[in-house]
Amino acid sequence: EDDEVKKTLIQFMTQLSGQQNNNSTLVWKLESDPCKDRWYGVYCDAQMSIKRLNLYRLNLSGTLDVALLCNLQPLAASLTFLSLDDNNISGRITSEIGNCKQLTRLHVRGNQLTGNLPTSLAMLNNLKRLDISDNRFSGLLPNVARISGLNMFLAQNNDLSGTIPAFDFSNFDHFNVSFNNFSGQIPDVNGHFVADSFLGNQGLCGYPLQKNCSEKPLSSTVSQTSEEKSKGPSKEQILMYSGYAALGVIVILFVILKLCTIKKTGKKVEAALNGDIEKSSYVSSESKAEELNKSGFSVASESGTVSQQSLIVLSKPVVNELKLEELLRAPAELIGRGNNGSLYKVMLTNGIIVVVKRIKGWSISSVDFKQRMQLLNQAKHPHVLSPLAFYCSKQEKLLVYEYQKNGSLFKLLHGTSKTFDWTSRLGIASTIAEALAFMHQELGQHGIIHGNIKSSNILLNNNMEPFISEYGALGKNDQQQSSTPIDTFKGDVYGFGVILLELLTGKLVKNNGIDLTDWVQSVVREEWTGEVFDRSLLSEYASEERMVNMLQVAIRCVNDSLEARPSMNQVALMINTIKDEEEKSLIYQV
Ligand SMILES: Nc1ncnc2c1ncn2[C@@H]1O[C@H](COP(=O)(O)OP(=O)(O)OP(=O)(O)O)[C@@H](O)[C@H]1O
Repeated sequence: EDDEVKKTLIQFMTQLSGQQNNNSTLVWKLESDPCKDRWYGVYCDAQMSIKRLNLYRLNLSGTLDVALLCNLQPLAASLTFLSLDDNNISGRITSEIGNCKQLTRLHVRGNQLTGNLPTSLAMLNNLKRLDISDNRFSGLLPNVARISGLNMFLAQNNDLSGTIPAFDFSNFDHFNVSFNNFSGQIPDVNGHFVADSFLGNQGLCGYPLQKNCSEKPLSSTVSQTSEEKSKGPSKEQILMYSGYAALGVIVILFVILKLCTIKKTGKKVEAALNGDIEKSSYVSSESKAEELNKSGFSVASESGTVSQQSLIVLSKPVVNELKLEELLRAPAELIGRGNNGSLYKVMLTNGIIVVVKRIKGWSISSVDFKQRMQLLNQAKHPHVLSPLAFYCSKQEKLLVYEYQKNGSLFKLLHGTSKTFDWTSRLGIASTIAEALAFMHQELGQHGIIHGNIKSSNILLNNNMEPFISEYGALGKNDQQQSSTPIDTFKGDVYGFGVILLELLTGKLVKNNGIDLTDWVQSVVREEWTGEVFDRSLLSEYASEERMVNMLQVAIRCVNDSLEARPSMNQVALMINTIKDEEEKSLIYQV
């Protein structure tokens, strides 16, 4: 790429990033080439022309300058895809967007963009998918209905007004203008869309909304309602209010019952808000430990008093000189109570937040535990979260990890977050497969496996990069119980296969008693493979061929026969092949 293109891209990115952003993922440098050196988010074709800019979810908080991109001929003539979804970008889409004539997809969802949309937007004749939802756009909608190939238009949650242009809805697979200020009659949807696509627009009427366009204006309805009100509550209102009252009583009874149960089991939880950190103290009923004043959790030594053993710090730069006493005194919040023990989020005095895993019921000797920690610390992989420090006495084992504020893959897949696209899912699968294969290789001879690999143990950092957490922290004797070491490694392969199934289906591992692996295997047996995939993947441009390939890998991983399961190394190779094919297709197909 010529220097001008590079300079423009860097300038575009600098403005998008804003002042505070120093995103380390984006190594866009003048000395390198965006295509040959694969700048993050930049995709090129075989002729080395820039085709796609995918800057989705990168914490960008600056301003958008469309003119920079679309006024530079080489870029304007080649760019077909621009995605800035889910950042915090402000500014406007200015009229220069009309010069980016090759754009087939424009995605700016989930930003702070404002102002009117330029009429030149409707001149983008190649546009197929337009997503401007979850911004603060206002004013009239340009007549994008004139773009004949448009098949997705998402504009929900803005402040747009005026009437809805006469779209030919039969072309559309996605359409949503809900929660704006649109008014007037909805054009004929031809049975393609339901009310959800139009809700939350006060002045909008006609099918599929249940509001007839000949209905009286809102003001007269209001006065009618107030007349009705003066007559006293209706039968329906009385029924509704008594329903609420009954519900209230049930909730109060439930809370009282819950409080009694907590008291009975001897667990006292005092929580007080201090700033935005919840201070809680947890007193273990199992251990006879002395309660430490204000401590987040108590630790017992063999003699029943606070242990003299010290915390062993493994990662100096993050928790340098951290003492057990400081850890115990710090405000703590219980964030999980799993099969392996409890997990606390702890705010240290220097402001660093860590999590502390308190492992229960692990009969490993202190010597073995220490040796295991040292081995884990040596086998460092950039995508495996290794403990920052640990503590070990006969009764207690604590592991300290860095807190990852973006939560887990489980939360991303099954929480309320917005769409999670195929490229990101494939990227996460390949990173985790490689990291797990690396750990198996490094720790194979010592028999240290993960032992509990699942989507809640895959954490995401600020840049949404995945990390395996709690490697080697299995607090049970499962590892010793297995007949051969190979069994246990194949156990991790199974766990990884289930993660692949979650990524492909978007479904929970256990849903209403249905086991995900059983369900997938039965659907595939019936040759309904297409039914398995997450609908949101099918509706984007994701390649079904590569999804099927990944499904085949997943099915091999969850095979009942241990011998039939591949090793993690083989799994990583297979997934990387799929990822390479995906990248090639992005280059050649766009
Ligand atoms: N370092 C961390 N930073 C942020 N969140 C974390 C961290 N470690 C774990 N979590 C999250 O905290 C929650 C509770 O974790 P915990 O390990 O107790 O649960 P679990 O994995 O379901 O249980 P277990 O591992 O005992 O089977 C999970 O949602 C997990 O994703």
